[in-house]
Amino acid sequence: MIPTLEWLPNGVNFLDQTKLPLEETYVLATDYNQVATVIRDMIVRGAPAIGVSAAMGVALGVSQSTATDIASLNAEVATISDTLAATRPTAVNLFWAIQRMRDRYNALAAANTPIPEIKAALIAEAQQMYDEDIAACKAMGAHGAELLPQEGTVLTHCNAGALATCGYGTALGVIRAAIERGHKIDVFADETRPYLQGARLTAWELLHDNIPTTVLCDNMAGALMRQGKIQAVIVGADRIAANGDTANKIGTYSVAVLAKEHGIPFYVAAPLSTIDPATPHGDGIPIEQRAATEVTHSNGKQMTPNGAAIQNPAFDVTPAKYITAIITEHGVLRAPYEQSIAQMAAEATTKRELTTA
Ligand SMILES: CSC[C@@H](O)[C@@H](O)C(=O)COP(=O)(O)O
Repeated sequence: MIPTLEWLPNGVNFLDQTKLPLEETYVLATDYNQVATVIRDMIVRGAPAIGVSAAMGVALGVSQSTATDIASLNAEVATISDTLAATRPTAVNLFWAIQRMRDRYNALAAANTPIPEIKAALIAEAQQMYDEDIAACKAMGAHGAELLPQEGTVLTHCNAGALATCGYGTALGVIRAAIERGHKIDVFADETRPYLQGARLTAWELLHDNIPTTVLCDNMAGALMRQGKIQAVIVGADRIAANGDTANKIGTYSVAVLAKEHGIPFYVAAPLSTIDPATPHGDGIPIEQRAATEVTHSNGKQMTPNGAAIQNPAFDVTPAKYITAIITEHGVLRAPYEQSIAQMAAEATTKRELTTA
């Protein structure tokens, strides 16, 4: 399995996704501030992986605390949480994971649990979230596999794979599951400018599993759809509003509109921790703006003339009307999404799977 991130006795170890596909190197974060940097700098990225990384950051920070009384530890937990929450604004899994860790901490503190036991319990909670993430990806695969064609080409945008999760992937997990069930699928991976998640990461991890993969420039999908060369589209998500509007990597919206125009199903695969019932519709989703240099430079080389104005929104919102179905670990959601999401949210709240932040 591709080791995206791992809890170690001396910190959290991350596969450095900025170096892929040419180098497989690791970055060991030995304190929670370093975990925050790893998330902000996209050494680890992808909504579910960001969430579990933040949970491990909370566990790491608390485990290293020298506080001897609960009031001091409370203050440290708040600082650790705020630091990790300030890294990336769009993926709601980040806030969901931090809140889950805080809820666990608060329950332990309220029960007068000794500090060493609190530390051990938070490490165990983060490790459990890691295991649950892989299980959720496998369940999404099981629910979504039969939606994909028996034979054909599936387009994906960005990287919603093992590298974006603790393993197996959301959108790529569904593709993996379909192939494991005998579907003959090859993948078109949009390159996904400017960070090139598709060209660098999706292609790398699919080829690692011997899944036939073709990298497309971001402007090729329409022409290939028109030629009948794409049978389905599947992507991940960073935040799904209560009405089904879905934030995902910039460029997803264009692909969804093209898919609808060509009568091609457009699927979103995401765990319940990506659903944000507190945000009624997509206009309320915060969109991260990243540095202009990600657009102006490629591999250290300047690509644009000095003085050119630059836009670099990292995500866009695909209105629910373009989404054929949302595949979760608990089943497949269909329109009207207000109802199907609310129903699944009600079932999940009792199980603490949904964001309450
Ligand atoms: C299973 S990952 C789903 C999304 O997080 C993914 O599609 C995406 O947009 C990732 O963006 P990134 O900026 O690389 O973190």
